[in-house]
Amino acid sequence: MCAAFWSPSWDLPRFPPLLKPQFQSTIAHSRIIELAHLISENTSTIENALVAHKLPTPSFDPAVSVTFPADITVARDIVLDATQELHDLLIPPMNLIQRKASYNKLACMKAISRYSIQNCLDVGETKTYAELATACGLSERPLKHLLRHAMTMRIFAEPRKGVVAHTAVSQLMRNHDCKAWLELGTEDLWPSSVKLVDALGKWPDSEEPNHTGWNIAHNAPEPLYERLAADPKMAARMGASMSATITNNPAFDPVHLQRSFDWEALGSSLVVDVGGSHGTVAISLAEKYKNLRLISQDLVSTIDSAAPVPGDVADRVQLMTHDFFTPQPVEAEAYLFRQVFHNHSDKYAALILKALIPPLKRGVRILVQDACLPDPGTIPGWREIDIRDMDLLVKTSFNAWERDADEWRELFAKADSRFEFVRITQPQGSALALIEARWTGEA
Ligand SMILES: C[S@@+](CC[C@H](N)C(=O)[O-])C[C@H]1O[C@@H](n2cnc3c(N)ncnc32)[C@H](O)[C@@H]1O
Repeated sequence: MCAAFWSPSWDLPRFPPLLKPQFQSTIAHSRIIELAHLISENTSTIENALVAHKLPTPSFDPAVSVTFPADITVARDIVLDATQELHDLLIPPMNLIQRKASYNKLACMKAISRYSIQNCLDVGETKTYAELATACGLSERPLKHLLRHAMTMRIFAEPRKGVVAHTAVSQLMRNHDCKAWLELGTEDLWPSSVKLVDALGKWPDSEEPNHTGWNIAHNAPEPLYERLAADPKMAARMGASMSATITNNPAFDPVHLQRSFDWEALGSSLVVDVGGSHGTVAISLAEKYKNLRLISQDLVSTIDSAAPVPGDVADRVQLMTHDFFTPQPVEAEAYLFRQVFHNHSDKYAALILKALIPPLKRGVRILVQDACLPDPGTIPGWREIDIRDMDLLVKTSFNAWERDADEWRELFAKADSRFEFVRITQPQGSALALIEARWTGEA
């Protein structure tokens, strides 16, 4: 990784001790005491900040909702890593393997999704297993076994024996977009993940998008994106899933995109969000930057399943159908690609960049918000898990990999030497980096 242009703003010095425990000490108990101190000290920091911000203490009660303030990001990172490490140190290794490899967790999630169990119970309501079974159409006994397993993940609770209630987690699964994410995960992506290794064996060095676990699992000859283009229901599910992550996972909050670039300086410029799905990001930019004009482009099936642009920004945000493998029809001052390239192997990502060239004027910005793979153990561990997960997800679904800083630079160079690589930045708390390039071709 090239440090000169890669500038994550993590508080790096505090993390290596948490991430390399086995090399830290020869005294068996000292690491666990060290972790306990870190947890205690930083949990106090979190508690004090919550009190200062007049926020409730975190709870699984569906009535309680906490948005953690940004000033405790580092303390939370430390507590989350230290608690995980302490847990993993104290559990027998075989037990650890079995828990990390628990396919049963996903079976429970799939049952909840398939039978919409979360929607058969109102928030604040309780139902017996028999009542819930009648409401969701699953027999009482399997329902009870599946839900009691789910409860070990804090999905639903049993406040009194035989009686089921929502937790904050199961309540979130009722949200339209989160429900779509759960369906996509359990019906489309989990079976694909099971076939990832088979796909790697069958097509070891392929860059073709139809050589994936998804193709094997779903017995599909075409790339997943072709299926999405032809299947409005699936496209709607994918679009809603993207929105679920943006809206509910702070590491993907559009605010990080706002912090990564000087959008104000663009004034009333036109920005095209290429592959912008339902326009969630374009809308959030328009809401924040009152002069900015945006076009969010995506496939017909995705645009057709999008909700109308909210009235307050409708005059500055347009949803447009455009296939990004075909020449870009809109001349703009900046082009945004958010989580687009990570779905494409280098061969096809370079084609997307080439198709952008026709309307480009000298100096136009190309802004890519995507993961930039860190070296192992250089960012908080609980955040690294998300990036490594996404890395395998894009391989399973699209035959692509996430890229590190050098690979991003190489991608632009491969597409056209007139793309000048500018920099990579990553705000603290963000799962995604902003990779910036500039067009240096003719004006
Ligand atoms: C991972 S999603 C990212 C969506 C959005 N940029 C975001 O960050 O939420 C990738 C998007 O690319 C779109 N897409 C895939 N193939 C496309 C194509 N050939 N032309 C235009 N959009 C496409 C998908 O429909 C999807 O909305």
